[in-house]
Amino acid sequence: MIEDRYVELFEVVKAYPNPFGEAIKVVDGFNLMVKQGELVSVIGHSGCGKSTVLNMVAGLIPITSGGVIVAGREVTGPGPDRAVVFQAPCLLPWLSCFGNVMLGVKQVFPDASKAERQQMVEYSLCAVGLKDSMHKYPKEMSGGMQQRVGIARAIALRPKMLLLDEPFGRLDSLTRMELQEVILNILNFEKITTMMITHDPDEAVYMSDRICMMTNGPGAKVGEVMEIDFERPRDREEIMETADFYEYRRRLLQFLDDCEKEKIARKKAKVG
Ligand SMILES: Nc1ncnc2c1ncn2[C@@H]1O[C@H](COP(=O)(O)OP(=O)(O)OP(=O)(O)O)[C@@H](O)[C@H]1O
Repeated sequence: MIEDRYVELFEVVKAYPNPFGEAIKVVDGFNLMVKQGELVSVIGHSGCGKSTVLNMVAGLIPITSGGVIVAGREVTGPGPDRAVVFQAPCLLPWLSCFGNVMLGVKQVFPDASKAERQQMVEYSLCAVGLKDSMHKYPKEMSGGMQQRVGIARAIALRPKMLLLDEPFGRLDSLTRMELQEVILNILNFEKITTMMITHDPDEAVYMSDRICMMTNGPGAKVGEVMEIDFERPRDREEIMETADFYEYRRRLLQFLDDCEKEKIARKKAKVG
């Protein structure tokens, strides 16, 4: 069924040249399927290749071999069907929140009427809780508010897929939790298929339908995929009181710890 393999990464390889001109496979044989409407987190040690995978799905970097299919179409470059939210939203300082979101909407929906475009922008800014701040400029907003604009800018394009590259990485823990709720509320409503990179095991367990654990690079691939069996919508406090939450967390931390040990053993073998 197309819904079960809405996003498909098959035998994906990404190689970069090292200083000696040799091709080093950072990611090697990455296979993953994502169901329509599912939120899959990708977790792994720093430098293993998480952003590389996400950027290949986004079409921002070429795939060395293998392929990525989103909603039945092979990814050959960037497109509005895949909206990306990075750690920093990089808003244009001379435009208001409204203007920043409108910029993409104008490009993606050139045939929509002015009123329709305005409605799209207002809808997405309301969805991220910026109803009363639409006409503020980036310099008048906190980092959390700016990131809300970044999320609004992405969902305003009505993407088939949302790609989140550590979207809360620069935020304090309270703002981080607020924005997790913003994303979850949107996804409960819109059911956008989502891939999210995170370093935070609690965030991964709380937010995901499945967690894809990546092995160390070079030659990183999918190590384990863990299903998170909590119903949606989720209640953070309720979930955190369950034994399952701690078991999922333990398995994640165990995986990361095993990777760390493997990394140290690899280094020792190289030196020895
Ligand atoms: N343009 C490039 N040229 C050469 N090597 C690169 C390039 N981009 C990334 N790399 C290497 O690919 C590897 C994976 O990088 P990537 O940023 O995907 O890892 P990551 O898991 O997202 O890291 P982090 O968690 O620290 O953000 C790293 O060793 C990095 O140095």
